[in-house]
Amino acid sequence: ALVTSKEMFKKAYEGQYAVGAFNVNNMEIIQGIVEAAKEENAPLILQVSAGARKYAKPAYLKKLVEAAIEDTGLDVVLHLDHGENFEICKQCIDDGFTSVMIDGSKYSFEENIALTKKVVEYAHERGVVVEAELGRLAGIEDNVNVSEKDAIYTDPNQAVEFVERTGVDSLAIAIGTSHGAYKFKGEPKLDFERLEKITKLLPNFPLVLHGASTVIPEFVEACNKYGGNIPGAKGVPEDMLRRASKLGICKINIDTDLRLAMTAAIRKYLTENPEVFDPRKYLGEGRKAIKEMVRHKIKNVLGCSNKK
Ligand SMILES: O=C(COP(=O)(O)O)N(O)CCCCO
Ligand code: NA
Ligand SMILES: [Zn+2]
Repeated sequence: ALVTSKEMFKKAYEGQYAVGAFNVNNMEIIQGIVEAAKEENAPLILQVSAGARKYAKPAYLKKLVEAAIEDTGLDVVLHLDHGENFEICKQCIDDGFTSVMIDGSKYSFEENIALTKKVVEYAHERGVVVEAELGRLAGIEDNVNVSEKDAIYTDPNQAVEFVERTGVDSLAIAIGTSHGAYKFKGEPKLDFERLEKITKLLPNFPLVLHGASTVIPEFVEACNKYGGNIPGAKGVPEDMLRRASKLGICKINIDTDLRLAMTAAIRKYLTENPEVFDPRKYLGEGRKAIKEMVRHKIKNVLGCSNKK
């Protein structure tokens, strides 16, 4: 069924694991993800960005997710990722989403609070939960582009005030991650002290980690080997994600690792099978790669196998 993340996050917090939030844009990506979650008996969040809604059109994505639930019997959260304003959050809530993110992180503290409160009011009246963001990620991906110098980590005391004044259900925090495949110039590093401080001030409050792809080296190498060009791509090491999910992080966002898995598999297949031109062949390879990658994440990184 379509569910909110309320129960999922409560269990994830107590069980010291995280739920995967995977970005979806087409049928094969959805199928690969839900097949993995089904086999792992795992809780699941499928998230749709504004870019995904433009690419696939809202109706297709909604019906594909409904089909996935019908086919697998899974409990799935349908979440709007990086909602930029009240309107798109309202649209998705009216369209049956069970969770929305209102990303006011580019505004002032007070403006972010005012905007988030407005979305929380509308969402809670309809049984929908809300994620907000405080602090700014660095990094470039789609239309989420904040240059390094403005990257401002989340202030723990502000986080308490923000949660109290908005009534938001979960909070995306900035502790060193960024969107996309080029997350770190030097050694990967997350501000775990800051994360611990936030959990001490906000016990049992679900936190969200954006920009959390590992940028799996095996896929980067395969992409580059079969005609790609993504040198120096680097992400969050798996042990840091495991450590974060043992703390207050209950939701870990993954988009780039899906993109890399699918792209590597399709590049490899097309290079090795030049005579093939049936899209089911290479899209099917992409789907398989996504399924295997998501299973690995669920089992070895998120720790949410058999936690459905
Ligand atoms: O936090 C993330 C994904 O992060 P990553 O790029 O590490 O997979 N997202 O919110 C998904 C994509 C953002 C803009 O489209
Ligand atoms: Na957790
Ligand atoms: Zn994000």
